[in-house]
Amino acid sequence: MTGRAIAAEPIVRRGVFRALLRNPLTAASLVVLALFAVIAIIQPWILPYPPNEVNLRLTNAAPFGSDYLLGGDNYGRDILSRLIASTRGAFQAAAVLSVVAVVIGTTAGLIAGYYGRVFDSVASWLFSAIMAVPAVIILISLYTLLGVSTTVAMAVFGFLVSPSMFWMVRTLTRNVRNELYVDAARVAGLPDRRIVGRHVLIAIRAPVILMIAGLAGAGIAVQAGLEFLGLGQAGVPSWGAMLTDAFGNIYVAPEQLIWPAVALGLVTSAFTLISIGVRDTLEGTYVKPSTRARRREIEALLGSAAAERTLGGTADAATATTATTSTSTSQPLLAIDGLRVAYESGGSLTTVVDDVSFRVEKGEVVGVVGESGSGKTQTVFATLGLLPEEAIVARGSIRLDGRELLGLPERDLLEIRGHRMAYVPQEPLSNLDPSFTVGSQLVHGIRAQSRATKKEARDLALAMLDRVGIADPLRVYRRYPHQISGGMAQRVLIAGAVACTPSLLLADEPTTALDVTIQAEVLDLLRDLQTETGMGVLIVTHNFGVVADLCDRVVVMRSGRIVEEGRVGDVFTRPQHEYTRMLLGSVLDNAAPREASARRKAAHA
Ligand SMILES: Nc1ncnc2c1ncn2[C@@H]1O[C@H](COP(=O)(O)OP(=O)(O)OP(=O)(O)O)[C@@H](O)[C@H]1O
Repeated sequence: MTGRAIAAEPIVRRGVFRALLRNPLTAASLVVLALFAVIAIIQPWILPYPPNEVNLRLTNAAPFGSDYLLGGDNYGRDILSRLIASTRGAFQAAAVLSVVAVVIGTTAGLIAGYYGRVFDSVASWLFSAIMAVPAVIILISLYTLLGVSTTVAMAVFGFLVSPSMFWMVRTLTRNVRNELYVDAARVAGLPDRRIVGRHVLIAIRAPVILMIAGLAGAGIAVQAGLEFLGLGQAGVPSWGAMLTDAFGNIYVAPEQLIWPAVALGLVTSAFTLISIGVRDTLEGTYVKPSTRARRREIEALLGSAAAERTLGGTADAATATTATTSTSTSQPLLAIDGLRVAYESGGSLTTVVDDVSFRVEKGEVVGVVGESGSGKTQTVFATLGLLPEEAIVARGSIRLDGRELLGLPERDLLEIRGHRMAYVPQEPLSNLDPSFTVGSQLVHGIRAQSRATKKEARDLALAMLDRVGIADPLRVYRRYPHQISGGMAQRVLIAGAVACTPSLLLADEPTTALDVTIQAEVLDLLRDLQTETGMGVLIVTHNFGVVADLCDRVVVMRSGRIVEEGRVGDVFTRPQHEYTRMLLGSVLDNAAPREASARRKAAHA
């Protein structure tokens, strides 16, 4: 089965509702909410007794032992009937509050965030003023002084809490407004109405939904709280008023507290869980299931060996299943055998790395080339043990100096990463933390990998900055990432990667984000460092020029599989696969493949 054969459907297209049903918690919450919503609608027809009807004979009657199924309250009214009759009021409160807050807050937030200018200033000022108003005190005054209905009170409360929605939507919209695809939509001539509806609103919908559900739950809780304080409408049953009655009766019939509390707890937590589920589904967030559930899932998809490997089972198991695929007699630095990485979505699998096997010998530079999405980065991340949690390492083995890496606990991987193998990423500036100086990040990395004191780590960091060709190491050491150029940032990352003399360096398109002249300098630097230290290098690139310049051997990947592998000279002069020929045909310059140096040959020996 290949990635092409198993086309996984995106979760959003399958529908949010189906995704919610797959998660037991959100499915249960949906059932609870649906049940209460149905009860709210049909309650006039299913009430066993009128909710305010008094039967003194059944005052404080015990549950399940009289005409009243859940017992009678201290006035002799049927608790079940009052519980059912309160449902409509609770849902009304939730709906009114969230609709008012969403309509006011979202509309104003979208306009202020998208257009800015005067509307933004005025709206920000107004919503700040509304925020300063003590909402609960206003509500209490409305009830006591004006005797308004719960619906009006909730509408006022919705208005008073709308600033929280306004600020969130405004901030999110301002961020999205600056995205390149929004600029592109403007350039394409789309009217603002369409841009806001199609691009902005879609991008910010997940947190908005989360807040709506939060508001709905808050509406129910606030209404119950006010009723609990005795501020509700007399004669209209509510869960809050039931709690007040039960509280006054706590020494006589404490069980009367249970029913309204359970109803309130169930509905408010169902709103919260569903909103989290919707957010996760819309954003494609991976919700980590328990290890046992994940094991069952993977076993169902692939069988038990993959579950062992993915969830950190014994490394021996992984080695045993794949040892037979190893053909090399000497111990290579890195040996990847039959690696298969897949992602599950909705019960189907997408294989992104399929049966990948290759070696990196000590002191050797191996390039992995291929089009975008061919699985290069996934192979590197599998080696580093940095695949996302949802990834399934379905089969295979990755050994560093003979030690199996797949299935190693994170503690052991931490000792290997940075120390035995290091990584140089593609986007230098996004891989440096903007909150810390270059120096403190280097020192932190060095100290995590060695027993160096702070001073030793500082000296080593400065020496490494000097070694990677930074003219004024101390100045760069003290700078923040935004104060240095992309090329300098890549040098800093290379300095950090090689500081602890790893035996294997994994570089994922280390020059792609840099301009052409800097690319050449960074490649020179990598070549020099490799020659000096004798480390093995696995370099991912789109560019056959980089391969010609730097590598001894090349692995060509397409759609998750290796289509060709060989010494650079051979692949350049006699490419076997049509796809390799096509890639070579797209190389603009005529860079000659590098001949292996005598030193490298010595290192192999
Ligand atoms: N978390 C994920 N869930 C599902 N699929 C993923 C995930 N991460 C990566 N993929 C898929 O794995 C495939 C291989 O991705 P990979 O990043 O390895 O490609 P690549 O060859 O490095 O491409 P590029 O050169 O563009 O970085 C892609 O089709 C990608 O969509």
